[in-house]
Amino acid sequence: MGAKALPNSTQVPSLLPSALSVLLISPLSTQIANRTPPPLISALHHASAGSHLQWQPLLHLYILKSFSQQDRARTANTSSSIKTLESLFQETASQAFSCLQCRQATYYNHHMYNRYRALNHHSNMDNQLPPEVPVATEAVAPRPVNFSRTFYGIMFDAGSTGTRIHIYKFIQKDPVELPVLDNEMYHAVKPGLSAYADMPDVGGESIRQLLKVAKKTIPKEQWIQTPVVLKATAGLRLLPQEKAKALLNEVKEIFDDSPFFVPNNSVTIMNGTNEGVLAWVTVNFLTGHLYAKTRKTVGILDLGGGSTQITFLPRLKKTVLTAPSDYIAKINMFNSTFELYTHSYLGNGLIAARLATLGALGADGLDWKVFRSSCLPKKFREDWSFGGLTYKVSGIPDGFAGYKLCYQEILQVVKGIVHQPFEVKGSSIFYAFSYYYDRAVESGLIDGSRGGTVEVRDFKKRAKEVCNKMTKYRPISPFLCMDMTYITCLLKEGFGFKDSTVLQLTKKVNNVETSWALGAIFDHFHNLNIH
Ligand SMILES: O=c1[nH]cnc2c1ncn2[C@@H]1O[C@H](COP(=O)(O)OP(=O)(O)O)[C@@H](O)[C@H]1O
Repeated sequence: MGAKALPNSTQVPSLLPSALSVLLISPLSTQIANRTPPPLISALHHASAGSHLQWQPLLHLYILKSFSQQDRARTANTSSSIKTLESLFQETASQAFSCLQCRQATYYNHHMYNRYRALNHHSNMDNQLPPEVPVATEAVAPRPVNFSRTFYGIMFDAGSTGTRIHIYKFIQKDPVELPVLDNEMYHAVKPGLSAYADMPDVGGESIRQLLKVAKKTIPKEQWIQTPVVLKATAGLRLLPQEKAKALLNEVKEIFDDSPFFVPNNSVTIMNGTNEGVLAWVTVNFLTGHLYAKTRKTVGILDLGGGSTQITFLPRLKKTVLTAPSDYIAKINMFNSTFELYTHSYLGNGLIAARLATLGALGADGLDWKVFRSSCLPKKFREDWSFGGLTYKVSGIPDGFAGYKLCYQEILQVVKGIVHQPFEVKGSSIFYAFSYYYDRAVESGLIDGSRGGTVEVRDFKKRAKEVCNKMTKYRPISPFLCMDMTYITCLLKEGFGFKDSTVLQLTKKVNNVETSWALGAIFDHFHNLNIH
């Protein structure tokens, strides 16, 4: 747990000089637009053809730019050189694009903003470039001095193996600039809510505990306007509906009793598509790929306890055409739509896969049955709990253990279940986190404090080593062979990755957790319209 300022690179820069920013939101820009000669508009329109950018906001930026000292002369004769216009346009377009990115990628508190806007008619901070408002005056209202405000958002991740709180702090230094993500406070408790399926009031205690962290982190005067949201994933998806509902009701009551702002639908089970898409938003935001005008992004692989997600932006149409229709999701950002390949496999999280490998998923007779696997050390026998149930598990005492046998067992859990996207055999970079990261650390593949880059074949090599020397790795975890073999099998036989596919194993980027939670708070402040 800890909050630390992000390095500058994470903060979204203001790309417009401040004087220009005032103009940008002022009526003046509209008035200038109204006076702009039609040839200039058509030249800009022409130059923006084929671009995914809207030409009108670019026009505003262009106009503002062209009225600066440097460009005034060139604008005087608008019809003289389309070339000049085009190069100016390109320059402006790249600024505008980055600007759109910051505007979309940073978020602000609507209440405060609306209050501020009601008091200051000249200001428009909607996530769009200047409004088309007919105005008759050139007067620019003075901007308030010493404007700086801080606001927060609380996102609970109710996972199958634990509940986590993410407290995001945003700072807005200027009413005409967008807030930046300043830092995140993260804290986790175990087990997850689903372990309290039969005693929701006890489960609620973990939420109360985490809310105390929020109270300590967020200044008292901010509590009333800080939204608190909880999204549950596989653990609650796998529970009978009425048990899941009782847990959610308990959480909602606790939220209502808290001093924080409880929006509509603040306590829900998130669907798998949103889980994948929002994790993709988080990682691409934190790694700066959402500002790049190239639309180059990275894919994500998230391995939870109950479910696993894969999400990426396909480069080839064939990937979209050959995917089941519900594996394609659209998200609106930056005035354009991203069409993503995404799927969440419920029951294929690392811990649920252990149960499936052991043949214990949905089994009865848990009091007396012993579930055996050649992925476990021969002499291992233990009671093991997941999702509120306890299982007797063991190795095969008088049989064999090791990688080959284990791989065969695990193949049954993966084969024919996981879809292989057409493009995954290509060379895209994937960021892998949660249990991919944890197991890579435990098995010594990467350093726990820095993360690292591995190839799929590294997981395979290490899985073989762990499984063939189970006694050596037993103190770390008796399940390490099973988990490493599952990861190898999922990547290769499941998704169809090549041995040489590069995985960037990452827990945090600039001290912010790689999790869907940041994408979800963005979605809360500004509906990303995932469909
Ligand atoms: O925000 C996070 N930071 C660090 N690790 C996380 C975060 N969210 C989930 N994890 C990791 O994800 C794994 C389990 O995910 P979870 O319990 O949410 O499964 P689920 O998504 O299948 O419900 C664990 O390794 C847990 O530590």
